[in-house]
Amino acid sequence: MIVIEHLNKVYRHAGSHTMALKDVSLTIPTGSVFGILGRSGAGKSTLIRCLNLLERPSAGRILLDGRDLTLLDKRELRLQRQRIGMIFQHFNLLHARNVADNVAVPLEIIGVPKAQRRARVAELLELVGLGNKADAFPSQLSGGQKQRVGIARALAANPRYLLCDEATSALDTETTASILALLQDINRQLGLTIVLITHELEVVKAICDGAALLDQGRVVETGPLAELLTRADSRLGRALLPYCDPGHNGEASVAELTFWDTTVASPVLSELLRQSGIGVTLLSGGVEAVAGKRIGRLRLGLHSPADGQALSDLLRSLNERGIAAEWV
Ligand SMILES: Nc1ncnc2c1ncn2[C@@H]1O[C@H](COP(=O)(O)OP(=O)(O)OP(=O)(O)O)[C@@H](O)[C@H]1O
Repeated sequence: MIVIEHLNKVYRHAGSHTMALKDVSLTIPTGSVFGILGRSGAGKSTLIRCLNLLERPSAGRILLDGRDLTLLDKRELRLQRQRIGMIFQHFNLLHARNVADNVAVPLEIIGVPKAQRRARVAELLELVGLGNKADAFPSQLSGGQKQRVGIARALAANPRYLLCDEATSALDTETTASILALLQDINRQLGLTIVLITHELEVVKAICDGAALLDQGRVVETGPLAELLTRADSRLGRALLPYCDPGHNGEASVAELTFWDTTVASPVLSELLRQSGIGVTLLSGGVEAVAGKRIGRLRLGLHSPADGQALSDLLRSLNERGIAAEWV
């Protein structure tokens, strides 16, 4: 688990200063794929670089499985850094070295003997789908293939954490999808915790199970996606799901329903509506894939033949049975 506590980062230069991170606190659960979203200049790169102390925070703590990285001496920090792999937007490959030799770099640094290195590199190239490219040079590869080399290199020393700095921002949509699928596979197969920073909502939507939104160096909100999506006041939740047309249509009582599993929600909804005798007008809605699940949001006009109490009871029953429902 990564726990970030009250992190500040101030860049000082030529008599002025920039507060890049302001009192950032976050928890990133072990085994999760966690997205950090924000606009350009929000502090995303600074934050991810602080996570392996490529950038030293000005204040605050970074606990990696309970150990505060900011307190470690050089040797201990080097050991902890082996537990953290990193991939970059522009891949950062060595152009004079072929693919296999690029992947071998971290193994050389930690002194793995040549024969073992070769076997590990072959295994990693298979894992990322580049088994036949060991002798190619970076200039002979597509962007997606270069990022696969970056991923293989990041995994070489068997890290438990993988930091991804805008890893798909230089790639087209199709290649982005294949790299995200690879990251998801790695998360599931190897149990790696993945932290990715991105300005693309689609990336979070595709693979993250938790996220944080950064704005001007501050965390605006953070949490599991399941929670953010069902919170009416969540900016991320609003952005991740299709916008529901407010189209009131003159309805007196309009409710918004959000649910994670359409196959479970449909029978619950129809049963409760039938029992209550409440009439429904479907105003707007949609079903979208988020983190591999199908999540739906509906706006309904509700008409009770009796009194308002029946409507309130219906909303309470929906919430009790896992459909987040509220008046809008
Ligand atoms: N080395 C540096 N020296 C001085 N200021 C910096 C430095 N790096 C970043 N900053 C400033 O810190 C703030 C946050 O920058 P950062 O690169 O972390 O944001 P970002 O969200 O990653 O943006 P982008 O998506 O454009 O990369 C910005 O105002 C930036 O100008």
